[in-house]
Amino acid sequence: ASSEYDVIRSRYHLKETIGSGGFAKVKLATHLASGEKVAVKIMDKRALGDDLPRVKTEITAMKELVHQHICTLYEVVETKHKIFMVIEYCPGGELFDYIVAKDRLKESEARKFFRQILSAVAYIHHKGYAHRDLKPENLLLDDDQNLKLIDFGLAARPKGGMEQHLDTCCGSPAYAAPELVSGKQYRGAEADIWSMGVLLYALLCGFLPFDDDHVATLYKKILKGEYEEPRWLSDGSCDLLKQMLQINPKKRISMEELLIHPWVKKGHSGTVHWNSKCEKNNLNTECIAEMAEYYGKTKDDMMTIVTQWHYDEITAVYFLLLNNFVRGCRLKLPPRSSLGE
Ligand SMILES: O=C(Nc1ccc2c(c1)CCNCC2)c1ccc(-c2cn[nH]c2)cc1OCc1ccccc1
Repeated sequence: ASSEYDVIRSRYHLKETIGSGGFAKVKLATHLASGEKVAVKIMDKRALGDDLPRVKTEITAMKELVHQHICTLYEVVETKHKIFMVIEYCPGGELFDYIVAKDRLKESEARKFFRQILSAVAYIHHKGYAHRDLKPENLLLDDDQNLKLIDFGLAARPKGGMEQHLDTCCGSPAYAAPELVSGKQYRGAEADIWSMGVLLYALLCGFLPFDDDHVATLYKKILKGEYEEPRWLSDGSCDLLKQMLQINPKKRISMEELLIHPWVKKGHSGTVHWNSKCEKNNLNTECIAEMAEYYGKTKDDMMTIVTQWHYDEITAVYFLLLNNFVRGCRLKLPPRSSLGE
């Protein structure tokens, strides 16, 4: 299988495996051209079986969803048996582990994270996607303690738009909305709002609002919608949770109302900015200039090449430069001769 790794090894120095989930393993790696750290998610198509469509869904979604609080897909390398996804490096690990380590978060820290989650989810809803598996395990921390949403394997982009109902029951039970667990038709955006309510509860309390070892009992608790309000929760937090954890999706708070909710705005200058700072349709000219010099092209030619978005080496270099630009640090590419073409 070593030949399967030839292309990825020609561009990245693969290091230790840091996580292996169901059908994928995640290795740390360094991008040879820039020295930047990345994560490489490696999947074997034979082992994937009928999970292969889920990977295709994730890749399609991640190509379209480019946002400061969504884990950036840099490059995809597909060989006979393997799929390699080169993804943004998130050394802070999962938000889940962060909450467990701190027991529970102070309201101000929970708000900081919740605003970032809202930003990412408002953006994907705007792009016509529902995530459908929102939970702390699917939110990673980068090296600036900012959240990055991952795992779009269950993301749905209903053909008829976000008003259309979805059928497949999926996601993690404890975060699933009542209409979803009762097998009814549901709207992706409304189900995502419920999951964010469960997420906010977990941030503020350090445990889940609905939990049980037996799934059937868990479902009953979700359908009843009753949960404990620990004494440390402020009135503002309780009110917001009540509006998000409404059993009836029609009565549940909407994304628009969430973005301007007093609890969400408290202590922050403005409402939540959910527009992408790194949309593919307005290229960062400084990154293009840097790449034009590196590849010996004119800026116009470089612009044309990048906007083909082949998710090959060129796309990776552009996004790696952009990620540093957004974080305010310059990424100088070494003269090409040092790489030896
Ligand atoms: O960069 C990622 N993870 C990651 C990188 C470095 C370190 C850690 C974690 C924590 C463990 N100590 C070493 C430091 C990383 C990036 C993207 C994705 C990813 C994006 N879509 N799908 C997967 C997954 C990633 O990881 C999974 C993980 C591994 C160990 C624990 C926690 C999380």
